[in-house]
Amino acid sequence: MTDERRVAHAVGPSRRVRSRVEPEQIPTTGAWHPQHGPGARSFADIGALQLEAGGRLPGVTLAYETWGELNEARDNAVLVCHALTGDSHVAGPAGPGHVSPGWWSSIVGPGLAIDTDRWFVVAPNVLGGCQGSTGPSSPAPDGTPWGSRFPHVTVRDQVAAELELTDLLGIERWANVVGGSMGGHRVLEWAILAPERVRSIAVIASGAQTTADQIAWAHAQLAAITLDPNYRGGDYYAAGPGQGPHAGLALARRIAHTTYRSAEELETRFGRIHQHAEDPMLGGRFAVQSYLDHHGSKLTLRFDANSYVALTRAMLTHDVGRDRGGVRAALSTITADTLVVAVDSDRLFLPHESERIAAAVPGARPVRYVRSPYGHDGFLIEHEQMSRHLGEFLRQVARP
Ligand SMILES: CC(=O)SCCNC(=O)CCNC(=O)[C@H](O)C(C)(C)COP(=O)(O)OP(=O)(O)OC[C@H]1O[C@@H](n2cnc3c(N)ncnc32)[C@H](O)[C@@H]1OP(=O)(O)O
Ligand SMILES: N[C@@H](CCO)C(=O)O
Repeated sequence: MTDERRVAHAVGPSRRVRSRVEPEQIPTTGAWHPQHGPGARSFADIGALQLEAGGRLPGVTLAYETWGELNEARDNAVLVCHALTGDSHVAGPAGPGHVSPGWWSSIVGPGLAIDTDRWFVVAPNVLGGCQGSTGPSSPAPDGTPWGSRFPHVTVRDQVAAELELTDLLGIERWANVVGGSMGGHRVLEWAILAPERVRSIAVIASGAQTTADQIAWAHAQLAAITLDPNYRGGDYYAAGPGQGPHAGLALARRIAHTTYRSAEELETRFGRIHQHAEDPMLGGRFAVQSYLDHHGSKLTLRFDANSYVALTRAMLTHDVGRDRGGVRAALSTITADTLVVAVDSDRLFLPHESERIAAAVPGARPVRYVRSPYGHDGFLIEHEQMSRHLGEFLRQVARP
């Protein structure tokens, strides 16, 4: 175990997996329980986490979903790491507990690129999130939400929590760890923190170290939320339903969403058209403004502002080179078979960041490109290209 791993290791006494879907099958020990069914959301209690930036987070829970079956050799497990506002619902349709289909439902499933007839797929909701895993809206030991008391968690802490989940599931080594954007941050940290637990990685539209440009965009988003008077320093839960910093969160999403798409796409799609009968000369909106307003308000229905802040801060401090002699030195320790994918029109995670990763990871394949007008969100939209890249890679990884 490396020093970093030891520092960020769970220290709590009680670790177990449980399922809200099949309560009669709740296991009483930390043993992997195979009866969770396709896509059922389960919960792992991993105890306390000692945090990289200091402090301790007690009673950590990770929500997760699984698809497929873990084989007898336990060598067919794939970990999918979601992006900033994603969650564990990667595959399958909308349904009870899920307002939308899985965010990669045309990539993960039976017969698809990440074939759940072949692979046992696990997707946790990230530490700091708001879809079942411990985050700022979870109860602190005094029974009230953490709110402003939620400590700074880093990408390494998030991976440390997922390592505990991995142990609980009885998975010695992931056949593949895959993720885009913020998910890609975790993929890289997985390969560096626990090389012995990862056979291959796919890092998609991501970076090894958050850039000044990304920090700048995130800064405006954080300000939008924290300057909303309803933010109340992060302690808005007691104000009651609907009283949180929704305006600030929606503004943050408008800013973020603009960076997730390309200028070319916005121009082609919206140009200068007005939103229906609205006339900008009379105070109305252009269609692109309405589009961003829509994405802003939609997020407020499904996401907690404090989680947005906590996860954004985790992204800001993402730097695989921290305390490891720099980015290149850190990447050079990766032993996993590595695929890096970039979206050619991504203006947030620039393709040269992907090239930098591939150049520094020993034996990494040449960067694969998604050719798309959509920008960063291309990794969520261009299913065919993503399927081709991931499918080919996984077929090679599967070869003995
Ligand atoms: C791994 C993860 O990141 S998981 C999280 C991914 N999911 C999200 O981020 C949810 C937010 N959604 C998105 O970011 C994107 O919709 C994606 C990436 C999922 C898909 O992109 P696209 O298919 O290109 O969808 P697009 O960006 O065009 O958005 C479509 C929505 O905009 C709405 N819209 C389009 N034009 C306008 C307009 N002029 N005014 C208002 N709304 C508009 C559509 O009605 C549609 O609404 P709906 O989603 O409520 O049905
Ligand atoms: N739409 C994605 C983009 C960030 O990678 C999200 O909200 O997580």
